[in-house]
Order: sequence, then C-alpha cells, then structure tokens
Amino acid sequence: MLAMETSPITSKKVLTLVFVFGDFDGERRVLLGMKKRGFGAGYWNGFGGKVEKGETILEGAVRELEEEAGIRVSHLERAGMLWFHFEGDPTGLEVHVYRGETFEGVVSETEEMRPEWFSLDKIPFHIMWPDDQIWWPVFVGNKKFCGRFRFAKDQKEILAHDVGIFESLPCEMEFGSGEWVGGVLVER
Ligand SMILES: CNc1ncnc2c1ncn2[C@@H]1O[C@H](COP(=O)(O)OP(=O)(O)OP(=O)(O)O)[C@@H](O)[C@H]1O
Repeated sequence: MLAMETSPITSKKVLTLVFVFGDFDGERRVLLGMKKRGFGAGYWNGFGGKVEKGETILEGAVRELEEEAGIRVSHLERAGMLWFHFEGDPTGLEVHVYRGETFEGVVSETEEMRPEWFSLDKIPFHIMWPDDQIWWPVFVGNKKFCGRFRFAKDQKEILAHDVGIFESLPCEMEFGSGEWVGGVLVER
C-alpha cells in the first residue's frame, strides 16, 4: 500500500503517450520529441496529449502523434498506464502509454515538438520527466505495466512511486486508492 493521497485529487485529465520504435541497420531506436512549449517544455518525451471529447483514447493517441510528429500509424499497442499526482494540485493525470512500430509519412518538426531518433542505449533520461527512467526498463522489456507517482509541488521530486507488471490492461485504479484491481499483477 502506497500512501498516495496527502493532498486531495478531485478530478483527472486523461492523456496519451506514444513511443514509436524503428530499426536503423540493426540498431533499435525510439522516436522522442523535445517539447517546445506548455507542460513538460524542455523535456524529451513520447508524443501525446489530452484525449478530446468524442474520441477513444486510442484515437487520441493516433491524432496527437500525427499533430506532433507528422506521422500516421495504423496500429498502436497498449503498453501501460501511469498515474501522476502533483502535491497541491487537485487534478491527477491518467496517462495511457502506447508503442508503435510502423508508420506512414515523414517525421517532421511541429510547433509543439522537435522529433529525433535515439538509440536505445542513449536515451536522454537527464532531460526527461524523472519518472521515465523508472518505468522505461519495464516498457522496453515489452511488459505491460502500471505505475503511479506522487510528485512534489516543484514537479521534479518524486515523493512516492510504485510500478507493477501486469498480464493485461487496464489495471483499474483510482487515485488515492492503495490497491491495484483489474489486470492480473505479475510482479511489483
Ligand atoms: C509527470 N510525468 C510525466 N511523465 C511522462 N510523460 C508525461 C508526464 N506528464 C505528462 N506527460 C505527457 O506529456 C504530454 C503532455 O501533453 P499536453 O501538452 O498537456 O497535452 P496537449 O498536447 O493536449 O496540450 P495542449 O492542449 O495542446 O496544451 C502528454 O503526452 C502526457 O502523456
């Protein structure tokens, strides 16, 4: 049981986060984008954003990838779910993480993101959200995962976190509750 709730969460935002992988002469790389403005500006991250009314989470993931990196995917695999809570902020974030392999179009810089391919052994964790390096090994190991993170007000320090490997998604979990329910927990 993880004490997640020291300041109350009364609403949530549903967000997507997409990582596209590619093979470059036998070298595995992942497409990251430097966020140029807004929330998380200055960090490398996958592509994503808020799910809009009337679209499914998967449709939101596909749309945001196209808006931010200029490419279209016909298939995304559901990879994990992350919950974030910032001390003093009543709105929690529920982030749905997907992975993609093949795409159409040309990777292009947009107003929001500057994309770049990174070799899997050169991921710039020091210029990413601090939670990324915690769940990344499970994600690249092709395991389905759920994680929750409580951040300090400064949006940098992680006060508590918990990542589990699941047989299936979603792992139903509400903010502030101590137990995972839903998907079968394999390892924690
Ligand atoms: C706290 N730790 C975190 N670690 C890793 N990734 C995180 C994250 N917190 C948010 N994210 C991702 O950052 C993007 C924000 O998107 P965000 O700019 O808010 O959405 P959207 O593009 O809809 O915004 P606008 O409405 O255009 O401002 C979105 O992919 C979301 O999944």
